[in-house]
This record gives sequence, C-alpha cells and structure tokens, in this order.
Amino acid sequence: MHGSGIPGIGDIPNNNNNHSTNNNIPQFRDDNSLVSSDNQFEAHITKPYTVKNGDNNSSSNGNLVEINTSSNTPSFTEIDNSNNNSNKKHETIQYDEVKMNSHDDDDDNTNERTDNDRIIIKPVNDEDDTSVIITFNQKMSPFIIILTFVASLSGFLFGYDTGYISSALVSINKDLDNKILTYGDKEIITAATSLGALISSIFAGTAADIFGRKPCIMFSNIMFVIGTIIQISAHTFWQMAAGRLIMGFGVGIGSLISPLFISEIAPKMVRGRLTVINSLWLTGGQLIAYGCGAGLNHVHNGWRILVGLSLIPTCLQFVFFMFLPDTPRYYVMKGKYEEAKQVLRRSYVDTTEEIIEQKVHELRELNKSIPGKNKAVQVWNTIKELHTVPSNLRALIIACGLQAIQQFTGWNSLMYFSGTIFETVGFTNSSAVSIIVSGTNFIFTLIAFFAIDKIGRRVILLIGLPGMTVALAICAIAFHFIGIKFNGNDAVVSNGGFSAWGIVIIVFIIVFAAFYALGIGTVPWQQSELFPQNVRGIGTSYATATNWAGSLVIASTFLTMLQNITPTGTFAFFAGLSCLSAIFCYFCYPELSGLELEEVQTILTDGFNIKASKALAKKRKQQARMVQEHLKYEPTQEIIEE
Ligand SMILES: O[C@H]1[C@H](O)[C@@H](O)[C@H](O)[C@@H](O)[C@H]1O
Repeated sequence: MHGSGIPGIGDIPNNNNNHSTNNNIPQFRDDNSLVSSDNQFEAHITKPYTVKNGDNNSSSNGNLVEINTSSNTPSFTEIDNSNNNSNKKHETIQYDEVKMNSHDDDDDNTNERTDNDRIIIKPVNDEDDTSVIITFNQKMSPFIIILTFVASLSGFLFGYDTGYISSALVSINKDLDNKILTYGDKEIITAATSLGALISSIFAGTAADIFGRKPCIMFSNIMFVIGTIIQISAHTFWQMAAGRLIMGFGVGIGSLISPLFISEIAPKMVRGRLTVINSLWLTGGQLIAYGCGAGLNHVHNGWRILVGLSLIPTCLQFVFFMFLPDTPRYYVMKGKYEEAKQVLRRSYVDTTEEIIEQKVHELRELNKSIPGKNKAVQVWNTIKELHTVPSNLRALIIACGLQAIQQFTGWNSLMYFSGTIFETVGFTNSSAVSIIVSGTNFIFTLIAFFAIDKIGRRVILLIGLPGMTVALAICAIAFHFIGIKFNGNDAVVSNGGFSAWGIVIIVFIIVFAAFYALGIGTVPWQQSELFPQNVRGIGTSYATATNWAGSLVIASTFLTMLQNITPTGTFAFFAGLSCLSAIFCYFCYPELSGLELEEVQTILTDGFNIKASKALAKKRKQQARMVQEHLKYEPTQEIIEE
C-alpha cells in the first residue's frame, strides 16, 4: 500500500456547525474550482447545482470537509476530529471534485446558491482508495433480510445433517441388514456426507459462475431430497451410505454458495453480520439435531423421522427461490444489467436511479471477465489467474488457511465424539453435556454476529485462537491426571469414575467451544469477500474443499490419535496448532470489516497490509457513522462518494 493516510469522503452539511475547525478561506478560481489559501486543498465543481435548505447539525467523527458556498468568499474548512484530539495533525488531502447533491442539469435554478449546501468530495491523492466506491444509504431493506434468511437455510441443512448422525447411529440399532453396525460401518456412514461435500465443493464454485448462485442452491435442494429419501427408506448399510453421500453433495454446494450469495447481496457495513446468519443457522441446526436426536432416541424408527425432518427446510428453500432473484454481481457477470438494477432497486429502497446506475457501472468496471475460447479454457485461465495474481494468491492463502485452521484445531472431533469423551471422564448423561457444548457453539456464534462488523473479524480471531490454545492446553493437562488407557475401541479411566479433573475437562471443553465459535468457527465463512469477482467462485471452492477435507481427516483420525498419542498428546497437539494459527492470523489476516468487496483486493495487492487494512476499516466505519448520522436528518438524500 502506498501512504498511510486513507482519506475518504467529505459529506458536508454546510451550516456553520460548531466543530473545532481549522478555518481557512479558499478562493474560487477562473475554472470554477476552489483552492484553500494554503494551497493544500482544492476542489472542482463539476456540475451546476441547486442548493437545498437544511438544518443539519451533524457532529460526526472523521475528516469532514466543509465548503460554505453561500457567500462570495466561500469558506473551506477541513476538520479532523477523528479522535477529538485537537493536537492531532491534519491530514493533507487534495480534493478533486466537488459535486452538489440533488440537482438537475436542465433545471432553471441550477446556479442558484443558498445556505446549507451538501457537497460530496473525492480525494485525489487517495492512493489507498479504490476508484469508484459508492456509499449510499446502507439501511437494510426487508428484501435483503428475506434473501439472507432464505439463502442461509443451506446453513441450517449443513448443521442439521452433520448434527443428526451421532444420535441416528445409536438408534439405528439393527435396522440396516438386520445386524448391529460395526465401528467401521459407523465411520463410513458419518464420513460419506463429508466426502460428498468435499467432491461437490470442488465443482460448486465454477458451477455458480456458469449457471448462477440461485440455480446451484436449487440443485443442492434436489440432492438433499434424493439423499434424504434414500436414507429414510434404507434397509441396508450401503443404501444408507449412498443416501448420505448424495446428501453430502447438497451439503457441499450449500456450504459454499450460501455465504457467497449473502456476501454478494449484503451492504458492506453489515456484510459480516449477514454472513454470520448463515453460521447461526448452521450451529442452530446442529443444536436442534442434537435436541431432536435426544428426544427421538427411544422412538421406534425415530432415526427415520430425524432424517426426514430435514426435508422441510430443503423444500421451503426450493419454493422460496422460485420467486427470488440471483445476486446483482452475478447478473453483471452475465451482462444482465437490467436484472442487476432491479435487484439493487429492491435491495436499497431509498435510493435514486442515478445511484443504481452508478453502482451497476461500478460493478461492470470491476468485472473483468477472464478470456478463453470455451468454458474449459476459461476455467483453466481462471485457475491460473487465481495462483499468479499476487492479491488472488494472498486471498487464497488466507481463505484456505482459515478453513484448515477451523478444522485442524479439532472442533469437529469434539462435535462428533464429545459423548464418548464425556463418558470417558465419568459423565453418564453424556448427550446432555453434548447439547450444552453445541449450545455454547450456537450462543457464541450469536456473539460473533454482534462483534464481526463492529469489533472486526481480525480482533475476534485474535481473541478466539489464544483462548482456544489455553483451553486445550488445560484439557491436555487434566487428561494427564485422569490417566485414560485404551483397550481396543474402549477407553478405561485408570483413576475410575468421575473426578475433579473430569469437571475441569468438561468446563474447558465448553470454554474451548466458546472461543472457537467466537472466532475461527465463524470468520472463515466470510471467505467470499477475499476474492475479486472473476475468481470468487473457484477461490471459494478451494477454501470450502479445504474445510471438508480437514473435516474428513480429523473425524476419521481422532479416535486413532486418542489411542496412539493419548488424549493428553491429542489435546496438546491441537493446542499447538491453535497457537501457530494465532500467529498466522496475526501476520496474515487483514481487517476487512466495513470494506467494499472490491476494496479488499486493493488491500492485498502488495502484501497482507495489516496496518493499512486496520486504518481503512476504521475510516470506513467512521464514514458510515457520518452517513447514518446525516441520514437521521435527511433520510431521503443519498451520499455519493465518487
Ligand atoms: O463453521 C462451522 C461450525 O463451526 C460448525 O460447528 C462446525 O461443525 C463446522 O465444521 C464449521 O464449518
């Protein structure tokens, strides 16, 4: 990144407000531009304008630029009150354009000026800023909320379908092939879904770019329905495994497309939050699956009901999507600009046609499609571009790195085997404790929902990973004192029964769940924001496939690890990985909250640019506060940064 100051827009309520300002009387030049007396600031009026009366008393933070054009000697003031510290150095910013809001070029009154102008400014030497970023009313429309909720039903299905299996395996009993499932059978049935998800996630990103996000989600619904029907009618082990595999195809597609879809429709200031809604459905789905599993445990054929229940959200999602559109970014990729505009109009209700046009224009500018004489060549070129363009490669390292960390720090082994672990340390009601653990996962995902945009992704990761390290290390120590021995597939506690160290283990597994859900359980699913439009599909495919490969490896090696390197060794291993992961995030994960999707690439262009990302994220949040503050007074006016 060049330079450290990252100036932004100046939205100017021009009404002699009471900021502590650095007054400076600029002059109009012949070409109608303004220049401050110290020559540090200049501004060009590019359009004729009419000036509106207003009574804004905004007292926002950040760099405001005030240009009072109501008199013949206009005043021109820069205010840097970002931390209310009067000693703080003013940034030196030159302003290129001054645009007047709400005007009509043909209007008779276009040159009339009165008090209280609103002026929108673009800094010219803002090297850290992207070209055309439009900041307009970021209020959430009901339409965006509906789209988010419908898309994140995929998250629910992901959670429910990975969550129900542990109780289903217990209650299946002799229902398949008339014999009790062996340990190996259970592993295959569990792993089949992860395998299916791994396979489909490899292709899902490319499919999303070719066919669209919405058709892919609808295709995943069909996979869910087929997979579920095969399972609930299964009387043989292989039929059950096949059903789980096909359902896994649906899980993999949904796990990739749903966060992608949400991040493409979300206003930037709430993009993190809206994407976390998918994670909330996911962890909620796991919790509900555990709860239903416990409830249906003793019901005859209860597992078939448990599996069958997942048909409800799948069918609902399919039907809803028949009436909903795809994302504006996808429409722009396909040259369907009118469709893109229609979605934007419904998404940003208080917005003028001019801004919609500009937004589509901006998306078109940034949508540099990758050439190739046919689809296969295009895909190959996209893969090349993903690895050879430095910002893409960095995005890939971060996205895959975070997904690998999410899986290799061991959470899912606890999800799948927490019952076994709790029994080992002396808890008889292990399913109740498992519900508490997945409930903690859900509650802390909710906390992440509130923190992810406000506090930022980087901060919650850097709180979560060290917290996980400590919790895992304490579990490792406690396991040492409990002294577990493995005998085949059975664990024998040498100290016998329930002990104080057993309580320590339960408590710190719950603490681990909390720190996990707060950071690494949630943040990697923000992966779509790392990639530019042209490689987003394939980039997120890599990352999602990393997630499922990790889940497959960990779920199938955890019990073996417990046996071969002891629980102390296993937990110490996960603690070590969590610690290394914290170091990785500290050096490589920039703060992306509040940034436009397109700004993320600027950040990653010549390094991970942690410092610059933090500054830009801070700036964008200040600006958003300014805009919100201003909209309180004039809710129908939009602020344009151009
Ligand atoms: O983000 C989710 C969540 O943390 C789940 O609890 C976990 O089972 C998944 O593997 C993960 O991707």
